[in-house]
Amino acid sequence: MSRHMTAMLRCDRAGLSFLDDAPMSSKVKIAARLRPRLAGEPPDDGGLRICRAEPSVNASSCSANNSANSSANSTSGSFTGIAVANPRDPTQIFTFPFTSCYDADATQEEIFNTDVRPLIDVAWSGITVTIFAYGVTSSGKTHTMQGPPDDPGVIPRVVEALFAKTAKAVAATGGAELEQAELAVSYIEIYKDDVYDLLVARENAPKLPVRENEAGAVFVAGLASTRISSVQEFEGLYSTATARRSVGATLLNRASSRSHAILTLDIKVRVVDRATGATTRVRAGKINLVDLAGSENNRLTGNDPARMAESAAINKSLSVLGQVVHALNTGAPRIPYRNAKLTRILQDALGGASVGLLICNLAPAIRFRQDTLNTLNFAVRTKNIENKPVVNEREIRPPPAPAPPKIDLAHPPVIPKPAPRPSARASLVPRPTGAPRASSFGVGASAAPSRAESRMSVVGGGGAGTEKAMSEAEIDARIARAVEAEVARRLQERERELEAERERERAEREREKEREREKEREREKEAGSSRHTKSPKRTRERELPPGLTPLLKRHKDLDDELQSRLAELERKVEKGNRDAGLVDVLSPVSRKKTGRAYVALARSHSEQGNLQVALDLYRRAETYVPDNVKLKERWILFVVHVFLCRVAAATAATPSSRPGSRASKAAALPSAPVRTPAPAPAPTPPSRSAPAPVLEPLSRSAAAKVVSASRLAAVVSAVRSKRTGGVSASGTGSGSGSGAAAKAGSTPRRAHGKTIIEIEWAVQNNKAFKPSPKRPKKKTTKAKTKDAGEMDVDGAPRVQADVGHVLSDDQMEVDEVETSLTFGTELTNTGSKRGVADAGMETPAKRARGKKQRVRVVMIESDEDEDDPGAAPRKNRRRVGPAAA
Ligand SMILES: Nc1ncnc2c1ncn2[C@@H]1O[C@H](COP(=O)(O)OP(=O)(O)OP(=O)(O)O)[C@@H](O)[C@H]1O
Repeated sequence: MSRHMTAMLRCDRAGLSFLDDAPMSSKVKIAARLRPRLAGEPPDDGGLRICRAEPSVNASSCSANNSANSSANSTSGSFTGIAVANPRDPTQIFTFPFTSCYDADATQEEIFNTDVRPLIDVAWSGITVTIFAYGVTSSGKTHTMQGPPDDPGVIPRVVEALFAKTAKAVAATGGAELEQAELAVSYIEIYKDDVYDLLVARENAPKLPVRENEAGAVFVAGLASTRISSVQEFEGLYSTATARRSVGATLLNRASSRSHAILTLDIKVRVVDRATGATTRVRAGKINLVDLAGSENNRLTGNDPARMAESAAINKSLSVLGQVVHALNTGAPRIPYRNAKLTRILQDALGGASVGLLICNLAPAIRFRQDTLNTLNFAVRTKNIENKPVVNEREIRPPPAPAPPKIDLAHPPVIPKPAPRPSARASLVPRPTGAPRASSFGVGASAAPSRAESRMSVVGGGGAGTEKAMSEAEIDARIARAVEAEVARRLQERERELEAERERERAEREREKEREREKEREREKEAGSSRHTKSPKRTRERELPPGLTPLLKRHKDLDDELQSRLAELERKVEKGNRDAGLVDVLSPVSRKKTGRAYVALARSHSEQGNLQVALDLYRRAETYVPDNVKLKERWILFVVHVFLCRVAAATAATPSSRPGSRASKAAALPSAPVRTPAPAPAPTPPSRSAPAPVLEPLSRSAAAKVVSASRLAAVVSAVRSKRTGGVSASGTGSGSGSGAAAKAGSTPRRAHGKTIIEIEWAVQNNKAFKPSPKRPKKKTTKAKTKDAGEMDVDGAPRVQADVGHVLSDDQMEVDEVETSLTFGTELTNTGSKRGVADAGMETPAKRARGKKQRVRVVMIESDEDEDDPGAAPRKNRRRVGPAAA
């Protein structure tokens, strides 16, 4: 017996006589309901009436002028229908034959018992049922579906009947099987073609998307389905949800629905074997109860713009509904379900797998006459739609018997062997051939095959054709083999993973043990050594926090030192950022002036021995004139100088160093011709821009880095010499004379590069520093001598008294020239250029003749301008230039 036939027989068992002949075909049933005249409406003109005729009576008595509709009379021989007079020609009567027609006196109960109640049995048997209320606005759709509290409509009655049926099924005695039902409800509203969940508060209810699952079933994604266990529980939910529905007042209806509402009742029936208590089958039926918004004639409704927009959406969706019905009737290749959410959601009820009932609500007033005719025409078309209902029933197989293990593993688990499928294995009753796709807008697509089933068919191998060629037993055996192989593979994989995991754990345990042993050894060593020594160092180590070995302690010290340096650097960077911000808002001229001011201040501090402050000030100056290469060099050299000074201080503070160690090399520095800081000046007044300078001695490790610092100086020197054509690098003289400290303090700027390289060599080789021979002294200008005696270009003080080595005039000249050419030109505003012009040296002849003089003049002017805040006014200095020349 085919599955289709089985399903059909089950339906028949439920007494579903409306189902057509095989295979499972059902047309949408139409019921027409005429509402009574409302207060305020004009008197009845008799143009709309229910027409009933005995089989012997010709239906033409009701529809003399409408042969087309008359011909569609009931096949039973009797006639029941609606007769409507043409509003333009009252003598013309149209008749619409429907099996169920209710006049204004019909009660809610009558309609429910006649047309709705039988459908409850259909849904109970696992079929989807859809009941629509359709009609013009104010025709009584909501009254029919919902009804007032004292005269409930279809929805409350259906729920009540379902609960009654559930209780009856449970209480039923006798028979081999028992039915247990679960009910769940979901409720949506389609407002302006957007779907909302009415069981969720509107402020929390997002627009819900309408989707289609892989089996082609349409559903509303994210829709809540709430289980209900009593009528009271449902009523509570329903009244709350109904209050959320969009309702507005129009001239035609004080409480006009502005949306389509669909309430879905999911009915899950478990068929239980009384003898064993096991569930043998599960059926999933559902009832969709649809209260459509009414079509509106906006000339009558008096809608405002907001209502008009709603009305347009309502009319559009109803129009699509009409198109869908028309397409189904004409057998169109494409049914426009997707043109509106309404039709998409109701797809199952319109030419789908659902059983349908359309209740046409009719308003008697003559102003609705044309709309009434439209409604009836729609109903006539709809009743020709043929659905192919599907019974959603799943058989529950008994648990499989345990099969002997077949996998040869160390601890093979028991692999369940799939039980052979019964000959009529209908885990889900499939659709008949050519049946339309099911849709579902409640809890999902129950008619669709599950993913698990799809997977199983893949595992079983072969397509539909292969399956046909194989017997059921072969298919089962094949599936069993495939499943076994898959299980074995997975078990082996798992075994390998477990082994790897165990291996990792073993290794980790070993490492842990080794660490423990190491700690133990260390503790023993410490304990042993502490017994034998009482040196202060050991005592200190013993005082260290527990777990901090001497090595770690040394690291910690270094860490602390690095931390403090980093903090200082960050502070400086931050300060630099603030300066950079200021730089942005200054004009180029102001920037240069500010840079000059900082250089002057730096030199002043340098003279006083406030090297740290001077260093900071040079940094700041560099912020304002970042492109000034000369200043950069000067700054770097100054850094080196400060560094060397600190090294000297550090080594002086720690005289006892291991011979040959880096520290001892650093300790040798004071004897090298490195400039020492000026004799510790008396407490210096704190600078406005920086704290009072403190020349902190470096730690030994830092002091040992002096070689690196010297390398840096050498690089600077090399760069400088390259830029200036090798004058400096091949410097004609460097510091000379006796007294390394004195030399360090007085070494002229141009000698830095070479001197530092020499110092580095001396330090690295642990040799005494022997400065290069001094170049013969040349004549120097008064101004130069004065300047040279006062200030070094890098801002270091020239301590002539301690020097023992005085820079020759020639050396100074060369260096000053370099300085002024670069520094003066860039850092000063336009002074240097003006100075040249003012000196009357702009002609080629003069330029050739007096290049050196001119340069010197410029140098004097710019150098003073830059570095000497107390320099003479520019006017006077210009006069000095030519005179010197
Ligand atoms: N059979 C009936 N008996 C008594 N009153 C009715 C009946 N049908 C409708 N009414 C009344 O008619 C009015 C309009 O009915 P209802 O709101 O149900 O119309 P509707 O078709 O839902 O309108 P809309 O599409 O604008 O929402 C209501 O006041 C309702 O109580």
